[in-house]
Amino acid sequence: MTLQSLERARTIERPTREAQLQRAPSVQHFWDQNTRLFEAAWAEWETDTDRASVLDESLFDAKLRTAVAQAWADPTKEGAVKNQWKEVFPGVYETQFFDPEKLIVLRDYMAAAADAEIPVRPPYGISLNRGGAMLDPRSQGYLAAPNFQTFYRNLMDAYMRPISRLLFPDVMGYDTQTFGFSIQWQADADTSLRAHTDASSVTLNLNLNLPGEEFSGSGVRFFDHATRKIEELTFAPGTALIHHGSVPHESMPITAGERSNFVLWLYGNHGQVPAPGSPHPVIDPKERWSIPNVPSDGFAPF
Ligand SMILES: O=C(O)CCC(=O)C(=O)O
Ligand SMILES: [Fe+2]
Repeated sequence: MTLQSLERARTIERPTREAQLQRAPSVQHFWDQNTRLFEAAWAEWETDTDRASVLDESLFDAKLRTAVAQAWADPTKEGAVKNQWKEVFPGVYETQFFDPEKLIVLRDYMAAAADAEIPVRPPYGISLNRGGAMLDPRSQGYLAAPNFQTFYRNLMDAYMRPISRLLFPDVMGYDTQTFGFSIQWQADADTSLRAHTDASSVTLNLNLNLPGEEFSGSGVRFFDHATRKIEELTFAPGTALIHHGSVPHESMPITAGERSNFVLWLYGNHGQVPAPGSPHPVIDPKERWSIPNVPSDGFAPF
């Protein structure tokens, strides 16, 4: 009798962290060989654990959700979505994105997924992060649970892309491809990330901390080329920051507690991003509130 996928995925021999960090060919091979097995395992895990429909739009802040739904129904109403974002640093906008009281549902789901013992690939590209996972299907070892994928796709297509186009009109056309990962900063594990830019057109950084789940340090410091201004921004539970990938930023050391975030990217086919300072095209709201009919190009920046 053949073992079920979940059982096989759980018992398969995994590459070491060292081999993963070195991007050893054997590691590429491991993920490539087992993509179908792990996808089947995630599907099995979700049915077994009755997690088929816990993640839905009720996780989003009610005001944002209502405004987004109205903009989809009538794109000329998109101003209400824009008004919910505040520019907190040149080119960096903030809003309450998730309902802090509902976040427990997503955190429980992510914790259960981490306990599923199905191999997932951590984001070792820029953040070398132990607690994190790749979220987009283009990434090897991604979190392939079907319910999570439906939630993620909706977050990217219904929320992130039109919001990005609204706040940063120059990204239009450089936003067909999605990418994402989760990160966890912990005082005694991965604590910080040196200054960098993201290879994205736009980055949406969503905080998943629960009310009362406090941490010290761990602000994100932003650098503005034009004014030479530097400022450290901090996350409250369920808040989001959105910015061009080209805005330099740095994760400051966490000194106590934990911080969990989703980091989501949009970019164009084959990683194209808008040229800095490129003119802002005038876009019909109807165009903004649409989903490009472009397949994934499979390219993953890391
Ligand atoms: O610490 C953060 O939330 C930012 C992380 C970040 O910039 C990245 O992963 O590219
Ligand atoms: Fe970044």
